[in-house]
Amino acid sequence: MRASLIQISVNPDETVDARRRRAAALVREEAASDLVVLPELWTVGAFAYESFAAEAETLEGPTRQAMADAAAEARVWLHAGSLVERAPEGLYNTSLVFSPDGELVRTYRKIHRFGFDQGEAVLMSAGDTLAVAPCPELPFGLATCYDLRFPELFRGLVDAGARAFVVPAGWPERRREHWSLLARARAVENQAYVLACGTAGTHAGVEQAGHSVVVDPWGEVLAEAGRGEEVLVVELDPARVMTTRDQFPALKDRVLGLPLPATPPTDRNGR
Ligand SMILES: O=C(O)CCC(=O)C(=O)O
Repeated sequence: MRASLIQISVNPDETVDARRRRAAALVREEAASDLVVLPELWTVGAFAYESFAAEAETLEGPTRQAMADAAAEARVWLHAGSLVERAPEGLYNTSLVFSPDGELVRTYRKIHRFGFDQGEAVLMSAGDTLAVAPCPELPFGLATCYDLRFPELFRGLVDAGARAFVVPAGWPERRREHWSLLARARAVENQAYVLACGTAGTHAGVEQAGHSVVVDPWGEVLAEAGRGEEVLVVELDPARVMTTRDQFPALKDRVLGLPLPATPPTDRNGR
């Protein structure tokens, strides 16, 4: 199974329309792959908070249409990254997955919003539902950027049948070490492929890390991008997930529902 991660540049000198056309063309060029991935909020830019409302789309909007057409034309599974979804109750950071027929088969609203008391954390609503894309060769769980810091989400995806995780992101350069480390950690602890696709460029003054990475279920980095726009192409062996889980069955040793100690619990910030 071949996967292509499109680490597209998001810079203010390109309009959203132009980038949408360019992204669709880049997806079509990856017709030799089985799975194609785009990053988080590549339309507007993950840190372009002031444009979120103006660029928000419904799930019937131009990005959905362009991505459905590109998936169908290339005959690929397409994780089209995420867009700012306009829903009646507010905005969401929503990922879209298309089948090779161009059908929208899964959506995922980012659960952990980034920014603490500002930015996405106040402008967007939080999703509350896990999603696993029904790709027959390799069912993959959906997580977005900051979600990578929350291992319990990934365990939930494993329990829901994920054998890989696709993580679109707009990760900043200044925390690049965390990105690479967390991608490997999520792969090792869950014995699953991690396909983590970031953006290149600088928008809203935030330099992007790039460094999209594909990690196998043993934690080995199969391919890693640099900082610029790039397409990472990698061969995956879906059988490797189950052989890893059978040969080193650590997931079976999970102990769930441990009782809390009698000492006073810490608060949610670990204090
Ligand atoms: O967790 C981080 O350091 C970056 C997260 C982020 O940029 C995002 O979720 O948009």
